[in-house]
Amino acid sequence: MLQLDNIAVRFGGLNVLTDVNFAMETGEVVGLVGPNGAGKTTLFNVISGLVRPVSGRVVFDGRDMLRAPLYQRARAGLGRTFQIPQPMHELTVRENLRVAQRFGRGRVDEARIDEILDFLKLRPKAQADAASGLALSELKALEVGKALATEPKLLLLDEVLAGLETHGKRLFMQTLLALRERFGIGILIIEHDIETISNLCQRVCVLDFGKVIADGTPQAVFEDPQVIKSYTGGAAHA
Ligand SMILES: Nc1ncnc2c1ncn2[C@@H]1O[C@H](COP(=O)(O)OP(=O)(O)OP(=O)(O)O)[C@@H](O)[C@H]1O
Repeated sequence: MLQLDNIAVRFGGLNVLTDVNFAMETGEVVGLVGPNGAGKTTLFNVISGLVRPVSGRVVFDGRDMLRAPLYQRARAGLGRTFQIPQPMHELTVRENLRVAQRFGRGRVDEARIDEILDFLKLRPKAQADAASGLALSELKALEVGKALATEPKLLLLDEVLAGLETHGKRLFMQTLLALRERFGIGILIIEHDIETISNLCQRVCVLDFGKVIADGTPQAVFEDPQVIKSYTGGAAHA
């Protein structure tokens, strides 16, 4: 469904991503992990179209996406959230979903919006103002809802669980697990917490200094000496 070939990104003199090869099948749930600054968000930006790599290919559903603008990628089925929730603050929760839907689908479907509001337990807050009426967990849910409103085939989730306390994190994780069943979509999720990734994902890809250093089952990856070294601060620039 998604294929990245030899992706390279440079910011100034800094090689942020080097020769990244990665592929995902329909419906897979994959974790993207790595130390701070490893290039995880940059990779999301390459997939969603915010960053143009200096070389490499982005293929989604058999289509070369490298030159496609953001809205075309959204309409092809690439949805994403941002690390810091980015609702339109002056709009209500429902209006935020309508705007996202228009961007991603080109039309508004109130029945789908109701379905998303119910699924994310946001229906009681549908008329609430996104700026002042929402708790952090609800802002995170709205961030996921906006991505769902674009009807993605693949959802890129950037640290949606960060900042939530243990109970909130557990509840949100159940929601994410139910996402694939309910909407039949694949998920690529950036998350620092190893336990969360192990519970959520069938597969984990590890980035370190802009390179993929491991890709496999959570158990195999988190036992890999190179991954342990990278997580404990050792150099892994092979
Ligand atoms: N727009 C930019 N201009 C210059 N450098 C950037 C830019 N965006 C990111 N970087 C640098 O690229 C590197 C990778 O950043 P990125 O945000 O992709 O890492 P990350 O793995 O998502 O980190 P974190 O876990 O802290 O969110 C870092 O060194 C960062 O400082």
